[in-house]
Amino acid sequence: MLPRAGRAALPPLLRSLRPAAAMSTGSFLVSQPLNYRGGARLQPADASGSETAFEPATGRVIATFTCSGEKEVHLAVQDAKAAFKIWSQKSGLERGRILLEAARIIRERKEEIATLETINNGKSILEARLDIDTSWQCLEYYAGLAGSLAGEHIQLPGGSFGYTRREPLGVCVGIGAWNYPFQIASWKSAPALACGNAMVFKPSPFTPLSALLLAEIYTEAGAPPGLFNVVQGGAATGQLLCEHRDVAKVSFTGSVPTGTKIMEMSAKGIKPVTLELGGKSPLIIFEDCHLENAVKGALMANFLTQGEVCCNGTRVFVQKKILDKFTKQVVEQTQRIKIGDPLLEDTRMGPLINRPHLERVLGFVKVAKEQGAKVLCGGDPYVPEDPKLKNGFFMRPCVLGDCRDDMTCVKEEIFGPVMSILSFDTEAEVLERANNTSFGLAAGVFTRDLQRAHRVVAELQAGVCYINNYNVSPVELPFGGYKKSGFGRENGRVTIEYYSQLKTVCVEMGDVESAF
Ligand SMILES: NC(=O)C1=CN([C@@H]2O[C@H](COP(=O)(O)OP(=O)(O)OC[C@H]3O[C@@H](n4cnc5c(N)ncnc54)[C@H](O)[C@@H]3O)[C@@H](O)[C@H]2O)C=CC1
Ligand SMILES: C[N+](C)(C)CCCC(=O)O
Repeated sequence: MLPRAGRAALPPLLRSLRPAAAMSTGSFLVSQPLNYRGGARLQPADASGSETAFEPATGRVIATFTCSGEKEVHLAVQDAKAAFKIWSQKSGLERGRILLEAARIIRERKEEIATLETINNGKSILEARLDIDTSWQCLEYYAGLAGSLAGEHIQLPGGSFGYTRREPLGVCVGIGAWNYPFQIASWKSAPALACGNAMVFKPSPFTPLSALLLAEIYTEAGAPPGLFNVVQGGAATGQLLCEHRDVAKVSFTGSVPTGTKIMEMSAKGIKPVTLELGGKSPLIIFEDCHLENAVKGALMANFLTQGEVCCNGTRVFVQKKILDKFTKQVVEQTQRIKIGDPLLEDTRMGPLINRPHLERVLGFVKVAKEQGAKVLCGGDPYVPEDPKLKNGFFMRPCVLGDCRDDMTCVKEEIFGPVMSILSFDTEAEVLERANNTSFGLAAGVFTRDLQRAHRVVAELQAGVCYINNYNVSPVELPFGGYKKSGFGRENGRVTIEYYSQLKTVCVEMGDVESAF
């Protein structure tokens, strides 16, 4: 199962575990410290409570860990500050070389990282591998940009001139959600480090593990100790990080209510902030679409990572003429999704993140039924045959028909495998309904009409729009929201601007003309 044989080949986090037992469903346990500071794993210097992490497929506790208190947060920020001094003096090319080496190590260890991600998050191993791919691709992309970060030279009268320098911000904080743990840590750290910053990253307490592998990989690749640190904990630890006076910027992925708090804290310190928040994105299927692709697109838009994806297109608007045909095919394909042990190669859907979240998602289906939606398939708990999975947090993916715009399932983010199908008549009507939400993360359109496709996306109030596909994420393209889905971007060239600041230098070549 492991691509490289023997204990020595394992990354340090897993080295003290027996490989075969370590990497299979139902046996993985972590007892090592989960903080990473100054280039090493360690126990936090102080505590603000403790947390437990689960293996969602079995419901077992796989790690119990201490949440970092004020002292530990301060130490991590100080270590990052020390590393920043060294790192920010390096040329972009030198930084890029280390990021490229880290990308290479991630590729080499892809199977181990993906396996750990699957055990802790529950997503299928097939999907976890794709997440690890977009992670090393992100490091490679910013490694490539690092060498060409530059300012401008501007000629002024009398031989005087000015120039601009693109400078790093300092110590940046990354705070992550639990749905794409390794990918979020990579998407935040790669542009931050490429620009010359250091980072303190706090994963979600539900998925504390894989960010440590990234930390160890950066160190192995040659990053100075303290350049990328991991502190564990929940809201209290996150708050200490955001409020720390030596933190220059916060990049957050998570819910709208927490995003609001992060912005308030950042406002107090006048710190720039990137917010990647939730969504309730529309997917519009016109009658002239390539039906087979539209059906595949709807599944991609709803069921990746058990539907726990911020940019999912959960409001599926289908033009009346093809509603029945489309719905029938979507339901057939949804019923075929293989649910089970996420580490098995043929599994396509694993368990949800934890029991309370599963109950919450099932609650949305119940309310949808009460409000008149028709459950066309799924929406109930699922118990796999394998006895070791009997306490896992599984449910069958759900398609809801007869939905109306005023239903809770159409208005609120469910963050689970629940697709709501709505019908529409005209382009103008569907555009108005699609935009009638306070979210604005993503949107999609399926049509063969080239002009309509571009006309519609130009009107859609969303930061990321897909034409004839959904939920692909090339790292070359910026990702981020409109409206309450947040602001700032991840990936793409533009993200450099969110992790750097511009210094203007004005140079006088003549005498000072004084007004006095
Ligand atoms: N736009 C995007 O890229 C993404 C958005 N999300 C959104 O995230 C939500 C699900 O993720 P959750 O982890 O449940 O979100 P959450 O908002 O509860 O937590 C996110 C992170 O913030 C931390 N946190 C919580 N309270 C805090 C506080 N007061 N100060 C500082 N940090 C705090 C948590 O410990 C966690 O690390 C969904 O709404 C989803 O749409 C999730 C993934 C991607
Ligand atoms: C990779 N992708 C596009 C499916 C999701 C990325 C955003 C998230 O973290 O939810």
